[in-house]
Amino acid sequence: MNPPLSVSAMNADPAELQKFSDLAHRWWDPESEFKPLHRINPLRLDWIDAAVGLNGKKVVDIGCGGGILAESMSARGAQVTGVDLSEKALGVARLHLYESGQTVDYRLIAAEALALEAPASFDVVTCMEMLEHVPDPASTIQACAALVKPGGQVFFSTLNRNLKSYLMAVVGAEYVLKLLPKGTHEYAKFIKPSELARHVRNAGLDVNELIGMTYNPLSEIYALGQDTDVNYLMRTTRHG
Ligand SMILES: C[S@@+](CC[C@H](N)C(=O)[O-])C[C@H]1O[C@@H](n2cnc3c(N)ncnc32)[C@H](O)[C@@H]1O
Repeated sequence: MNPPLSVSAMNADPAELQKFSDLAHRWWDPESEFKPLHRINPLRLDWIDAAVGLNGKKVVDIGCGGGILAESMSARGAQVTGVDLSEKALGVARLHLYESGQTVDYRLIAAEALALEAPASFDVVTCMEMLEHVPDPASTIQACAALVKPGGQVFFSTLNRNLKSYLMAVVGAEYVLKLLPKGTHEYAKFIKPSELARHVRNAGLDVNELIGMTYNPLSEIYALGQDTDVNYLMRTTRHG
């Protein structure tokens, strides 16, 4: 039998996983470092639900962390699997199910390994705020494409790479507003929509929709719209 792969041999950055593991106990505190994820969740959840109709769908959430999106999709009637490589985040996610009463199958497995184990077996794949934390996003995108059934939809969200996103997502969010801990984001790992679209097409997915997400620091309101300069989301479909 082959020995299990070490995290560094997988498409994963141990320092990134450690960052999320160190904070994991605060995942469900809506005023913690995870406040932005709590605040954006209703927006992305409604957007995904409107596109696929989550009720009754088999969904896998790649890089699910403490389960904010995964649980909310379960609450909309989806049968959800959540995948992450941070054991601590998954521990917190599993514990939170006792509080919420939702059902999510949380698994410590790389997206690429799950794609080999269960190809074309999900109606919907979500991979949100995760690609900017992995060494090889194209490999994760390939895995997401392999996991979804033909005709099924894959949703991504990540950070654009330009001066404005550097100023807003790194300087503004981490240093000025202190919404996120310093070092949460590495500018070089940000992904332009054109780059994500290229990876998506190379993986056999069609781009259906690209939308932006903005944050107004004065009103503290997040909104979906046309401005993709900083945060954005992409909806894609696997060729039928
Ligand atoms: C910013 S959090 C986003 C969590 C969740 N997707 C959300 O949007 O609410 C990034 C997550 O990606 C996970 N992650 C980082 N590298 C990963 C990898 N190679 N495989 C799986 N998960 C990974 C981290 O452990 C963390 O839980």
